[in-house]
Amino acid sequence: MTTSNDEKWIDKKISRRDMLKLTGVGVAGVAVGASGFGGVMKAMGYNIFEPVADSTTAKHKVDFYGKHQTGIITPVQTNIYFASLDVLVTSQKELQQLFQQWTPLMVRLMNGEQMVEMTTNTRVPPGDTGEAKGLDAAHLSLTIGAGPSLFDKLGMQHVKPAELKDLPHFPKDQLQQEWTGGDLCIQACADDPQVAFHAVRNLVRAASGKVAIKWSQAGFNAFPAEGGTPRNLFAFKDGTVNPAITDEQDLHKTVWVDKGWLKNGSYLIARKIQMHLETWDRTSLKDQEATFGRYRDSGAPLGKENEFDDFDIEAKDDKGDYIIPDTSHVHLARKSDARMLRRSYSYASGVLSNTGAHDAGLLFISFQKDPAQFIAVQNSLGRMDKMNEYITHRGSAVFACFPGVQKGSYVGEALFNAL
Ligand SMILES: C=CC1=C(C)c2cc3[nH]c(cc4nc(cc5[nH]c(cc1n2)c(C)c5CCC(=O)O)C(CCC(=O)O)=C4C)c(C)c3C=C
Ligand SMILES: [Fe+2]
Repeated sequence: MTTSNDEKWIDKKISRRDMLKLTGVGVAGVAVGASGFGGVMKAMGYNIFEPVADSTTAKHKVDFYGKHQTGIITPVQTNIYFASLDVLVTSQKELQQLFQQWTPLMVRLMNGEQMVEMTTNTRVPPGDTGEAKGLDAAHLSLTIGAGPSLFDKLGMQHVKPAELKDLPHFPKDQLQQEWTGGDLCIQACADDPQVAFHAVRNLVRAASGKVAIKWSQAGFNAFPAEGGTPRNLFAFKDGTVNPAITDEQDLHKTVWVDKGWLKNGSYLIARKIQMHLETWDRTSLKDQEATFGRYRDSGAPLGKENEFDDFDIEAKDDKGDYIIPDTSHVHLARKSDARMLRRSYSYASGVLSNTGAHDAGLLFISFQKDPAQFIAVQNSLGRMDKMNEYITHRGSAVFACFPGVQKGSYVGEALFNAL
């Protein structure tokens, strides 16, 4: 916390010119990371919300502005840093100011720029934590979502979408509070783990005193050299059956909300799922393939040749047995008839001290126009999914991800217009 004495010290030690340089106001009008500087800026009469343009020259850049937020139909990057946040602000106005403060910072981060202009003043903390200096934009995408608890905390129940509710308890769930829920989320995905981490770290730092991290998870995906679907830690291709990110009609049916202030947004569901690698590694290849209903090597459905071959879950062999076993993951997932866009990442977070097992698994992330789609699939997997022998659901959260941002607007504006 910055005390009023600190602020006097800052006023004395930093000239107006230094402050402009430090905060980047002269260039981009952004707020700063160090606690208290935003307040000092406001006291000096600077508007902290001024639009920043998408860079036209940055390397490996995803554009910030658009109809939808980035990180949903953005081609999947190699890394994620996902943070679930508690809000510490107590009024809707402060929340709105937080989003206004974050918006130009998000554009700068996605441009591969520093949060603020570099300063030569060594008496103050640098405005950017610095670990992304010299790295390019690395296809950074940033997705902000609001959890059900946000609306209750800030008296916004009247604009809380009816679909935005904590997920029901599912059989076999072993959720831990430390990995569950959150008022807000920041999903940062990039082709460089440090770029993703840097983005979350600096957005949270800029919001010091306004948000606190409740839980976070880093994750990774590795793409084959010749391109194609990445494999999960059970070595199966994961993400084969998904809506095409170019099929607007299907995305409108499956992913994008089409009503109210959340129109063109989507619901994000995050599940932290531990995968019991030691048990899996003792399982025969035949049983592994029966677990998914697909071949490990090619990713093809059982009985078919190629990964993207279509299949009929009702098809039976000569003996009258299902070709895709009725306890297999894909049989049950497809049986539900509900669809979603899956955008998951593997994680490996060391070793569990009580068992010595890998603390590894899948940060399952899906986007859908209604959380009911996820619920239908999870209910269909239920107690029957053969994969249950090898996994445990440890964390869960649901967030309404805002529509995209137009230049001159800010993340979440539609929500505040609805209040
Ligand atoms: C409730 C939704 C789902 C959860 C939770 C889930 C967990 C989970 N899945 C895998 C690995 C694979 N899943 C695959 C397919 C698949 N999974 C879901 C849903 C959930 N998965 C769906 C809707 C589908 C597509 C079904 C279809 O129509 O074919 C596959 C097969 C390849 C693919 O299509 O991606 C794999 C492999 C793991 C490891 C996991 C939890 C740890
Ligand atoms: Fe799955």
